[in-house]
Amino acid sequence: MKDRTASSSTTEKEIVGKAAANVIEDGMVVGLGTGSTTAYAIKELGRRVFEENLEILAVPTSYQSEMLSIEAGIPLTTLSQHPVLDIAIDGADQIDSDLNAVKGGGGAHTREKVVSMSANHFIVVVDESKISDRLDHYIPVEVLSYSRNLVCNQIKTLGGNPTTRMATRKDGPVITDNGNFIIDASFGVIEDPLSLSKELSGCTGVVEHGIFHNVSEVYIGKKDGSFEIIS
Ligand SMILES: O=C[C@H](O)[C@H](O)[C@H](O)COP(=O)(O)O
Repeated sequence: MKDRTASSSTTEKEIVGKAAANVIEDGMVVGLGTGSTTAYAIKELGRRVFEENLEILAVPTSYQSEMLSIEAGIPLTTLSQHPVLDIAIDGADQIDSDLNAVKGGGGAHTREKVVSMSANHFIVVVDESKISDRLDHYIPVEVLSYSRNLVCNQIKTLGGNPTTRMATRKDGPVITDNGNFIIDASFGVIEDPLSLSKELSGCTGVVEHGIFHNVSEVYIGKKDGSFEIIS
């Protein structure tokens, strides 16, 4: 599993991934996020399915989480079959004290937003490095490839600095699981995440951006091996 953040945070990620997986009960339909932290939750859920006969169904948010879930032996379903989920578990790139989150460092935020908005409860699992008083992380914005320049201009009008995300092991841009481009937009310190969220949603050509306002609880993994829950 590729970890896009410091390897020193692996233990913290594992702690919260496992903790969130242990909240899941028999009969639940669960949304499974994307990234290195959620991967630990998926692995733990697979262990519980196998060793504890835990009976769940899961909706993955990306090809990555689908592949990991299949590998872990977790039965999958779709939002068409189960439009309302009990719980969604996912990571984040940054989260502030009001539980506004930035997601999409792995390009999966569009499906992650759909899945988490379909859930009655949304648990975010992070290590301490993701916590910040205010959001200043770049905002991933998934766009129709056709609209790339138009969206970049709209982001500039909003005071942002847009960069098209490029692939690392392929020439050219990253193509999302939905077949679109990603523009990473830096805004410095974001004074009003809700306003920016609305403005980005209003840009023509934007599919979805990575600011989330629907977090129920955050599990924060600590370096000393403990974790804290904030809600
Ligand atoms: O697109 C990716 C997702 O939003 C991830 O949940 C987010 O980037 C956090 O990933 P990680 O747990 O690997 O830091």
